[in-house]
Amino acid sequence: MDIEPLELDGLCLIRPARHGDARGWFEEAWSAPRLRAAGLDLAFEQDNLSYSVAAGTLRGLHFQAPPAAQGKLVSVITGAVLDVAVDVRSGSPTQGRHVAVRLSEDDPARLWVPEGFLHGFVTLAPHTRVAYKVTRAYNAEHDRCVAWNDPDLAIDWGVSAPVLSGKDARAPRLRDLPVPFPPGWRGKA
Ligand SMILES: Cc1cn([C@H]2C[C@H](O)[C@@H](COP(=O)(O)OP(=O)(O)O[C@H]3O[C@@H](C)C(=O)[C@@H](O)[C@H]3O)O2)c(=O)[nH]c1=O
Repeated sequence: MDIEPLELDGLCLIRPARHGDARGWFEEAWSAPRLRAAGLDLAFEQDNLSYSVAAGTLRGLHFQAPPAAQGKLVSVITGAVLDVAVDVRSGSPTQGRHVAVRLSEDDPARLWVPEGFLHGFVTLAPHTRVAYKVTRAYNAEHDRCVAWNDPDLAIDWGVSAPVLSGKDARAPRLRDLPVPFPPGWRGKA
């Protein structure tokens, strides 16, 4: 189990060992003790799986507002995505900055996105399945979205006309929302 910290505090790539043989491969997709030994003590309440038919499908940017904030451990089962996390923690030295990483079926790397980030992805292949564990259960009342193409965030998604849900197509800019994670806010993960 390898952990690679990324340039935004708390964000990292987690790579379980992938054991290949003549049949294919085996990996421990999630191991609490191995991650604890590496310094990450995570507890999840829900596993999510989404399937996107077409390449160029964009889901995001999403978060759940406190007290329902979610940390997300994101992996790709089939296909590939560009996965994006935006730091929106008030007072964070990297507030407003984002990281974009390619996750794919060919690579065991998964992205750990702590609470306090916006999250979204665009699919890079048809029939893409994304599996992710979340630290808190879905809470429709606290579910929020931010425009994927918010000019203040300046994210290069590599697509100009993605497939979007109606909700994401109508999403507001970040600056038009109440502050998502106010100063002094502390998440559980
Ligand atoms: C996220 C979620 C949605 N739903 C329902 C609500 C709706 O009827 C349907 C589809 O929801 P959405 O359009 O929000 O699905 P989607 O756009 O795939 O939302 C997801 O996007 C990625 C980027 C994330 O980070 C996730 O946390 C989540 O927000 O599923 C649940 O029942 N439980 C859940 O946990």
